Amino acid sequence: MDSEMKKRDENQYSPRPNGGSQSTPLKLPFIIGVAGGTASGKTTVCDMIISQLHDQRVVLVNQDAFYRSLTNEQLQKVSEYNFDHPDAFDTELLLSSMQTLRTGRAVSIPNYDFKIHKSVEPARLVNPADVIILEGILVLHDNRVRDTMNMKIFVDTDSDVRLARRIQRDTVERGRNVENVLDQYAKFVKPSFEEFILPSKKHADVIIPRGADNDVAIDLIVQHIRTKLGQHDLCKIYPNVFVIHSTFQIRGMHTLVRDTKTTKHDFVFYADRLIRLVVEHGLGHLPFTEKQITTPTGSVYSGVVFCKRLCGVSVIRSGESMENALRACCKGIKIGKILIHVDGKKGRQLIYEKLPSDIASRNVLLLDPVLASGNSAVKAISVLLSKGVAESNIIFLNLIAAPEGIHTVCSKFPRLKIVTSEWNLC
Ligand SMILES: Nc1ncnc2c1ncn2[C@@H]1O[C@H](COP(=O)(O)OP(=O)(O)O)[C@@H](O)[C@H]1O
Ligand SMILES: Nc1ccn([C@@H]2O[C@H](COP(=O)(O)O)[C@@H](O)[C@H]2O)c(=O)n1
Ligand SMILES: [Mg+2]
Repeated sequence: MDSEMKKRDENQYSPRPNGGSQSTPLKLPFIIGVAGGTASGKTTVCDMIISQLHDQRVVLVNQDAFYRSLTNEQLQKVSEYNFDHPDAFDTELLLSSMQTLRTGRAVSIPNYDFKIHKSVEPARLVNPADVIILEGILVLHDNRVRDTMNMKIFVDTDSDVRLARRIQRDTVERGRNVENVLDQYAKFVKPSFEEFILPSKKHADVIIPRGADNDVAIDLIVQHIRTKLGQHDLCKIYPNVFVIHSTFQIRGMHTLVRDTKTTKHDFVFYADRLIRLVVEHGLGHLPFTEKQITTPTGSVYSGVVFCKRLCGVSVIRSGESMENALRACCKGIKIGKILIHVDGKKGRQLIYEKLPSDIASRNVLLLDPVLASGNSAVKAISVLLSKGVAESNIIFLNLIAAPEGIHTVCSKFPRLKIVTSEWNLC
């Protein structure tokens, strides 16, 4: 294998089915480079990609953060400094920071202030993520930086539009006046664009004409990233696994629930909110019968009737935390209990069960907030089956499911449904 091929091979993105920890990442993040002239819309395009990938861990790294701070001497003659030349950036620091993130570790990156042309405290802590977007005018210029990327994008916006936006932005946000902006543009920005930035366009895999106005290109990019991430692999392998649609609210709640610093009160509050969502989602998978009714205005509404042969079963004790949400959604629902003990030698042992006597004829919502190895779940499901419940009548509701647990349960009980709010335990 020649060295160029080897380099590319090492950079191949490899999806990791089993999650991973900070110190031992099992999959490399998907790294996207977004280049383009000043004010072409790079940051705006990145924000759009990030917001469409709201259910993924995505971080944005700006090349601007790696601008070298000006010395006092340089500051005296700032109008003679070329911020659009590759030497204006500390590319070594950028490369080492990207390498740290690539290996699944958090990194502190400088916080650059465009008004004073220096890095300021505090630095920004960037956490590892599944997708890392590196954005900046020259991110496609240096081959070492390019080689870290799995996807290279160039935002191609008309130069008059860019100049107009730059005047607007720099006067409002970066403390400049129109005269400064025009001088700098003519002296450095335009010539460096032609010498360094425009030639880097040939390295791009995707060119986005009109930047953020190009919704179609952004949708296609997001789809490609999702495909590469194999985001719903488990849902594809096991069609009976349903992960509720993630939103920033849901990720925010998971962040609070997982944070060691969260107070007990907040933990209970946010866990309850998540449980309620999972329960509501799970109820949507119950069978229903169609029904037409007449509304007060006399029109006919074609609706459905809830399934009545229903019960909950909680796996003691953690499953009991889901009972209130189930009771709040299903008036008067019967809830049975199963207690399983983990015995080192004998494995999972059934210690106690109290189930409705007619459970065999009911649809069962099995409650346990965490699906980890799947062994307790397998035992609980086996108890239900031994009572005559049909496998396809069981919906297993949980908040967090480890891929390992999903594999264990779904391979043994392929007709059962799992509804969860996240399938990841790290
Ligand atoms: N499609 C667009 N339509 C209107 N204004 C835009 C558009 N894209 C970006 N802008 C504005 O132009 C300025 C520069 O955009 P930005 O995304 O910061 O560009 P870059 O990161 O490439 O310098 C910002 O003020 C932004 O709000
Ligand atoms: N102190 C600085 C540093 C950089 N610039 C200009 O910023 C541009 C890059 O940022 P974009 O968001 O526009 O990509 C670049 O063209 C530099 O001229 C500056 O003016 N002052
Ligand atoms: Mg920008």
